[in-house]
Amino acid sequence: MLIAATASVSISRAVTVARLMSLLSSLRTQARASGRIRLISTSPHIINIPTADVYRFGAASDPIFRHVSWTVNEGEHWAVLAAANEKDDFFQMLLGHRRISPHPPPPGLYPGLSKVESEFPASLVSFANRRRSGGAFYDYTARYGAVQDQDRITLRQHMFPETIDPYGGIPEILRAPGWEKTVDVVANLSPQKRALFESLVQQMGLAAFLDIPLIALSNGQTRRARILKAIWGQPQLLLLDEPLTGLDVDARPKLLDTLHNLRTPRVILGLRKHDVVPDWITHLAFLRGTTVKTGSKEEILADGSLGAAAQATSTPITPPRIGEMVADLQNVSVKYEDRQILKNINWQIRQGERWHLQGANGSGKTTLLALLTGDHPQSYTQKHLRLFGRPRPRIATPQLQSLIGVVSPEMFDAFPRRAGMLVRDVVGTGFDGTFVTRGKHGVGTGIMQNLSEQDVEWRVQRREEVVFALQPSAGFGEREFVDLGVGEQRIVLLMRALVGRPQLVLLDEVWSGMDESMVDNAKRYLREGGGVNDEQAVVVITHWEQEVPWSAADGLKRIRLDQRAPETTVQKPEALQ
Ligand SMILES: Nc1ncnc2c1ncn2[C@@H]1O[C@H](COP(=O)(O)OP(=O)(O)OP(=O)(O)O)[C@@H](O)[C@H]1O
Repeated sequence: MLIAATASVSISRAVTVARLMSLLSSLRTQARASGRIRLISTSPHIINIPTADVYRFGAASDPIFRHVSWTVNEGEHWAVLAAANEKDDFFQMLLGHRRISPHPPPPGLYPGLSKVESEFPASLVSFANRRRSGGAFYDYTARYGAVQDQDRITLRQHMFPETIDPYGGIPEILRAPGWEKTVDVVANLSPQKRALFESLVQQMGLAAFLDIPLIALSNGQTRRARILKAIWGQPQLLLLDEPLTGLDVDARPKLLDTLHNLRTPRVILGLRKHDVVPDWITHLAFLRGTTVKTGSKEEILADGSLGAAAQATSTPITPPRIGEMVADLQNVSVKYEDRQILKNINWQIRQGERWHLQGANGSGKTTLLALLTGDHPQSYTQKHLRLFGRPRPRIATPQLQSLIGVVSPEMFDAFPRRAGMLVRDVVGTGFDGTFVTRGKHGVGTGIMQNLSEQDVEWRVQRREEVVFALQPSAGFGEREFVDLGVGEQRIVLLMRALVGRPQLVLLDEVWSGMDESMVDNAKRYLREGGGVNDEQAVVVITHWEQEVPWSAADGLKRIRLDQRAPETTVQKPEALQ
């Protein structure tokens, strides 16, 4: 559904934003005066494509977009509404990675922008299409242990890489408490630059995290840090694809305010078709297949032919039967040196229960899940953490991996992308929770290597069933995992998490990058299509209520981690039902 939203802007925020605006514009004037920015044209167009088709480079192929006719003028605020792979192609076109034919006449695609470094002065930060390649699995659980020296790069150092010794990693001086030298870099900026830095950091809610190792930042904090770094780099055009993904409800309006008020970089947002369109967006590009429709927001939103998908209606279901306890946490706490992350968490999860785990960015949701999966070293030292009826230390990690199905951003990044590994191979690894294909039919060998013929047969059949139920297109099981779009890869990892009917299913930000039809289909499969049954418990983590497949009427329970103070992050769970 396409909805225009009204953002509420507090007076104090408006003042900060106004200050930010004036700082940015005076810095730009200075840069122009110093000759660093050279304007080559006085054209009002930022982007100009009179009429053209767009192709992938390489072998002759059909156009990916036909009859594109698009101009963007200074002062307009644009968003691109599209499925993840279409958005990716569109942004890649703007980065010069797709062929525009005929190429826009001189002075080219960006007539109103200066050419500072290259012909394409745009940069892209994408949260929808962040592909990792490479066949190796990397250990994402490293983050939960003591941070190693080589991982000690802090957010502040990341922002000012000149403080890192290129030959020896981080110089000794930077490891001293206080990180004096890095702090000096900020102190030595011009007053205007320093004020800009501080105001951006404040706006992005990152002030308390500047001197924390990057590896220790939560997902939402990391995403905000990537956007901060991109803005600080001052490209002339910043393409931000699904920037609200993974951000909590407080962070979203702050980020949108910041983006709205930037003069440089100019921002083009990428949104999913069912996302809320910020009220300050003035123009939309709507992509469907090879068609690109551009115009004012009102015009595009009013165009019925664009087929804004109807809201899926949900049929009533019988809430599942509640059974045995699968996880029992009593007074569970996690601390890193002097940082208390979780404190006295009490939570019991039973078969048949459906939970929504809520909490602001950095409140400890991923940390809590890492205790349940046994990935967190502090899972061994809790006084009372029982999983599947046994104390955590008395249950081997491989066994836990076969009893718990997980999809999470960390798992998504870490899963190996081996050439030749097919979708059904990836799904088959879910039975034993491994990352490599094993067993005669690629359905694993069982933890104790004792699968009977019947077990194997059940596994093969179950894999077919899950792939068939969730596949976005026919023949999906035979496609190579590495070649899939991000949303498609995520759906494969969801199939992997569900295939073995594990007693506990953990779904952490599972929908990002997926199309609306894939999300609706998967939600339906989970809620009413037999994707999970009464013997399984499910925990969903998302900042968007509408992304949870179940509602209170279906017996959904909620647990919220409350952040008392941003720097100390003390939480207390609150079972709402
Ligand atoms: N090794 C570490 N050392 C210090 N602090 C850490 C470490 N690992 C995580 N943290 C901190 O723990 C807090 C909780 O992180 P966690 O990833 O669990 O948050 P989250 O609730 O999942 O957030 P998000 O919604 O952004 O995903 C964060 O503030 C993070 O900076």
